[in-house]
Order: sequence, then C-alpha cells, then structure tokens
Amino acid sequence: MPASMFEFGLFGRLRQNAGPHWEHYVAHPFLQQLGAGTLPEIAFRRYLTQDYLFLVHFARAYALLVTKFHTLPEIRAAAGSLNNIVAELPLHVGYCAGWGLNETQMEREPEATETINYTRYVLDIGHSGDALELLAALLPCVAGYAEVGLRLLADPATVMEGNPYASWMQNYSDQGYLDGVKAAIELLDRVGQQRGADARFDRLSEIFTTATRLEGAFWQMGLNAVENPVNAW
Ligand SMILES: Cc1ncc(CN)c(N)n1
Repeated sequence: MPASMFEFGLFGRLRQNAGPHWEHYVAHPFLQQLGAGTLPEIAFRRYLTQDYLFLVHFARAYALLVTKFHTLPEIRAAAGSLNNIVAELPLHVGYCAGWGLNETQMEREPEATETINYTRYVLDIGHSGDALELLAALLPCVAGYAEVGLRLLADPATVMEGNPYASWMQNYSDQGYLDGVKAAIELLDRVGQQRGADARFDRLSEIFTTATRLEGAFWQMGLNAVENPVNAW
C-alpha cells in the first residue's frame, strides 16, 4: 500500500486535521523502542494484554456499525472489518502464551483506565451518533496501525533480526492487514459522500482527533509500566 493511501479522501483530511496528535500517535517513543528491539518486555506485556481487551470492545463497536447499515454491500464491508479485528487476536494469544498466560487469564485482566477511556468513548459515539460518526471514531485504530507498520518497516533504525517484536511489526504491515485498511478507508469515503461529510467535517474531525489522542495514551500506558510496574498486572 503506498503511503499516499493515507493522504487522500476523507480519511486524508481527517488525518491532516489531527496534526501533531496524529504524528504523536504513529511515531510514539513506544514504537521507536519497539522497532529498535529495546522496548522493555514489561511495557510490551502491559500494552498487549490491554490490547486484547481493547480488541474485544472494538469488535463490539464494529458489530454496532453493522446494525447501522441498511444495504448488503455496507453490511458486508462492516462485517469484514469486524472479522479483521477478531483476526488480530491470535497474535496476542501467541505472545501471551510465551509468557505463560492463557486466554482465560487474559480475559480476567482488569481493564486499565486507558483501555476503558478509549473503548467506551468509541462505543458512546456509536450509540449516540450515526454510521459516519462511528467510522470517524474507528478509523484511527484500523488505519493508524498500517501506517505504523509500514513506517517501522521503512525506518533504517528498525531491527528485525532477533527483535522480539518482529512478528508484531510484520502483522501490521502484512498485505492481508493492509487490504482490510484499504476497504475501511473506502467505506469511510463512500459513507461520507452519502451522509454529507463536508458539512459535518468539524464534528467528524473532533471525533477522529479524540480517538487519535486516545491511541497516543494507549502507547504511553505501556511505557508507564516501566516506571510503575505495580500497576502493570
Ligand atoms: C489500541 C489499538 N489501536 C489499533 C489497533 C489495530 N487494530 C490495535 N490492535 N490496538
């Protein structure tokens, strides 16, 4: 997927309007350390165990999106995105198995405030807004990770060999993941054209930027576990 995929259409305008918040999200220090292979394991564990819980709630948000559509092509597209979210989970289960954590233990992990803040914000937008607002809340998650994966792969500072996080980077730059992102960006564009995105841009941008800020806070939660391991488990 060329980088320009992220720069055009409604997604491109929302991304640009998020300004420094977007850059903070896709180039966060957590990611720089992850790419270099120097990220402390406790930071990644904190992030990944919370991300498992995050994905469960995001699957619920996509299920909500499915109910907001009335045509089969849109229902199929939203259901496809829901399946893509669920398809991320084996990566998490695999890493956790390596640390001796099974899926039941992962499910029982108390949710961090960062996880609650982000997932419940998106679900609230879904319950109070229409499909377009919900898509604006969902897109930083889906598309941002593709940008993160591609940036890390292209970064000369990234080390793949011997890096414990290599499979995480591969997952989010994999063609299958990128195809799902392309479909999600196209769905946003289509729904935006049908539902007057231009006239609603300020509100959509506010939602998109809030979700982007919550993404930045999610990486930071991982790094905070290094300073404060008491809260890590
Ligand atoms: C917090 C977060 N944001 C995005 C993704 C990628 N779907 C994720 N797994 N977790």
